[in-house]
Parts: sequence; C-alpha cells; structure tokens
Amino acid sequence: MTQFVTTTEMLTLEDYTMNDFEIPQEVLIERAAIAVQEVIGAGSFNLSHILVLVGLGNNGADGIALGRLLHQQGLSVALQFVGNLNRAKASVHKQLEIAKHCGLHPSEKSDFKEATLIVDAIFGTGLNNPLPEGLQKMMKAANHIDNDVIAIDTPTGINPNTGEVMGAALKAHTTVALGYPKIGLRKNQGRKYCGDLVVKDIGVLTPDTFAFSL
Ligand SMILES: NC(=O)C1=CN([C@@H]2O[C@H](COP(=O)(O)OP(=O)(O)OC[C@H]3O[C@@H](n4cnc5c(N)ncnc54)[C@H](O)[C@@H]3O)[C@@H](O)[C@H]2O)[C@@H](O)CC1
Ligand SMILES: [K+]
Repeated sequence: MTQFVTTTEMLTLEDYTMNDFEIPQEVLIERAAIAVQEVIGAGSFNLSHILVLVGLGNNGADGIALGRLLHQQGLSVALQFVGNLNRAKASVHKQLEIAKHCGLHPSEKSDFKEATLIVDAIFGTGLNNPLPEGLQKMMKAANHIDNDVIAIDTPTGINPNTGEVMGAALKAHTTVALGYPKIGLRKNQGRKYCGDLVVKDIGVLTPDTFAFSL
C-alpha cells in the first residue's frame, strides 16, 4: 500500500537525509528532476514545446533542473518565473546559474497556448497560504487551455495536507510525488487536481524507527 505523509513528516525525512547522511540538497534536486524527466519520457505527451512555470522555492529549483535536462535532450523549453526572482531561495539561484551555463535562460512571459506541455514547479510542500490573486487568475485561465500539465510533487494551489484548493489550483494530468506522496493528494479536491499520481524515489532516507502518522 502506498505510504502517504504530511508535509511535516516529509520535511523531517528530508532533514534526516541532508543532515544525518550529509547528502547535499543539490543531489535530491537533481534526482527529483531526473525522476520527472523519466515520467515525461515514459508518457505520450506532446513535447514540441515545454513551458516550465518556476516558483521561488525548492519546487522551483526542481523545475529549473528539469528544464535544463529537457533542454540538454534537445527539446524546446521555456523557463518562466512566477514571482520576483529577487525573493527566490538560494537553491533557485544556484539552479538558474547551472541552467544558464547549459544555455537555458529564463523567458519573458510566454503564451500558455503555445506550450504543448506545461510543467508546474510553482509551489510544492511549502504552500501555506492562499495563492496571490494574480496567480489565481493565471491558474484558472490555464485550466481552460487544452494542454497537459505535469505537476512536480503537488499541483500548485492544492494544500498538501488537506487537499483543499487555496484560492485556485492548476489541474494536472500527472503529478510526480517525490519520495512519498503528500496526504492532500488523496483528500478533498486534491485527488481530482493531481490527475495520475506517480511516486518516485529521489533518495530521501527513512529511519527504521520512523513512526508514520498515516
Ligand atoms: N527540502 C528540500 O531540500 C527538498 C525539497 N524538494 C522540493 O521542494 C519542495 C518544497 O520546497 P519549499 O519548502 O522551498 O517550498 P515551495 O517551493 O513549495 O514554496 C516556496 C515558498 O513559497 C512561500 N509560500 C507559500 N505559500 C505561498 C503563497 N500562497 N504565496 C506566496 N508565497 C508562498 C513559502 O515561504 C515557501 O517556502 C517540495 O515540494 C519538492 O518539490 C525536493 O527538491 C527535494 C529536496
Ligand atoms: K508543483
């Protein structure tokens, strides 16, 4: 049976992996990106033009790393930031520098309709408030466009613990849960918004004695 977790449990396990085992955060981000790349490769998505929507936290960092891998595969990729890059976490800046070295630069605002596949790397387990109004409008508009969306870890706008829509959410065709799926993906609207749920190992370690609450 699939083991679901709360965001607190996921954070505990990520901290355990990075602190007790000294596995660098960049390794987890790279593995997250490879995991999503594999899901994209195994699916029957139209890969003519991929738009990666990038947030300011580690979910965004996963998205940039994925965009870089897809770009290196020779695919057409646009990286579009959602939010002010000046407020982004260090992991985002780091991944952006790597992407630029590989020839992938952030795009100006692109037309969602031009993308044949959208990658949702805006928010993951860090979402703890309703989406800002502008983003709510963007998500609602995107839901009306007929292109596939792959969500990294959680669909943006879905509360990862309760499955509630935080103002608006981006409906995914497939959600690639990293490590363990978050419990919100099977509660309330979470189930509908996550589409097909694929769980991927990214090397997050779990102590034998860990007591899951679910
Ligand atoms: N902890 C780690 O080092 C790892 C995390 N991973 C990825 O990182 C994600 C979690 O990353 P973060 O904790 O950085 O969080 P997110 O990237 O989900 O969100 C970024 C930040 O946005 C802010 N925020 C939350 N709700 C908001 C709102 N409504 N409006 C505006 N800002 C808001 C919060 O301060 C949050 O930290 C996971 O879902 C997963 O994709 C993986 O890359 C593996 C490694
Ligand atoms: K996401």
